[in-house]
Amino acid sequence: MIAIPTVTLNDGTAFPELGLGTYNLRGEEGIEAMVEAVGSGYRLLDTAVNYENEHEVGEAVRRSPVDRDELIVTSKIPGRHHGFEQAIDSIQGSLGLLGLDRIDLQLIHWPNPSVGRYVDTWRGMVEARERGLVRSIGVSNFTEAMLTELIDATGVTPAVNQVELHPYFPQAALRAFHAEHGIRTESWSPLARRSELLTEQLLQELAVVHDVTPTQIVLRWHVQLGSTPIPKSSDPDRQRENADVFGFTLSDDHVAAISALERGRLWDGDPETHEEM
Ligand SMILES: NC(=O)C1=CN([C@@H]2O[C@H](COP(=O)(O)OP(=O)(O)OC[C@H]3O[C@@H](n4cnc5c(N)ncnc54)[C@H](OP(=O)(O)O)[C@@H]3O)[C@@H](O)[C@H]2O)C=CC1
Ligand SMILES: O=C(O)C(=O)[C@@H](O)[C@H](O)C(=O)CO
Repeated sequence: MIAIPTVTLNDGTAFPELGLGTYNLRGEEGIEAMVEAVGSGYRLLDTAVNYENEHEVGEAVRRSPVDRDELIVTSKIPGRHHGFEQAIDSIQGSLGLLGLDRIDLQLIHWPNPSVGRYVDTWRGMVEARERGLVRSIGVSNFTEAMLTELIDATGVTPAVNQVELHPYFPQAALRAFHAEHGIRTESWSPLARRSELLTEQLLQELAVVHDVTPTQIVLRWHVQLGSTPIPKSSDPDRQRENADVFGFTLSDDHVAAISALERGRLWDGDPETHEEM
């Protein structure tokens, strides 16, 4: 089993340096894939109301070979559930679908700025944490200005901001802001969804140098940036490959060279304009 190290979030809880994305892992096959991942050493499972697989994630937790308290289950509040009471109701709904009595990390999925309710949603999440429904609270797809607004309005700093992050979009400025405020960065689509990224010559060459795969080079880069990647894989061998990135180290120059592959966002997901309900 691979031992995935943890870091400490700003609320004192331990958080894995790598986790499993579960978007599109559904049904019995999805459950089996998640149970395999936990068996290989994954402790962080990332879901959302909008993935329509919270039941499967909860079932994987129940079937997995480790104690419930070793696992970090993340869910996310969708845009249509923004608002103080709506956020609490959304969390109750997720708990029901998961069949769990606590969500370990609850995020706001997208800020949806034109709706104008992410601060109220955040207040609802603070209340849900006080009621013991969730343990840690954070956000996803928030900009520096939106994070500042939340902190100034409530005095509560998100523990995590989960954002698009991969070598084509390294998010240097946002990561620096996170570091300054004690917010853990989490990388979604960390492999750039298996786009041509994995065939980049630099990654191929570094893979030879370290006797690993280009995918492992990319995931090690995330780890060394101080961001938790959540690669999704339905395949147990690829899950193990993805988690096995704690036995080698990239030089600072190589980390910088990978970051220099930057192109920008790949999927038009600018949180100022992209909204999801
Ligand atoms: N907060 C947000 O707004 C968002 C959050 N997310 C989260 O991030 C997670 C990960 O992002 P996702 O978009 O899934 O993209 P990823 O970058 O994780 O790429 C997933 C793709 O890569 C393939 N893959 C995985 N491992 C390997 C490997 N070792 N070699 C070759 N191919 C591989 C997978 O195929 P296979 O399964 O066949 O291995 C799948 O096609 C999501 O599942 C979700 O939990 C994603 C988007 C937005
Ligand atoms: O996977 C997620 O969490 C999302 O937010 C997706 O909707 C993602 O933005 C996407 O797949 C867009 O095409």
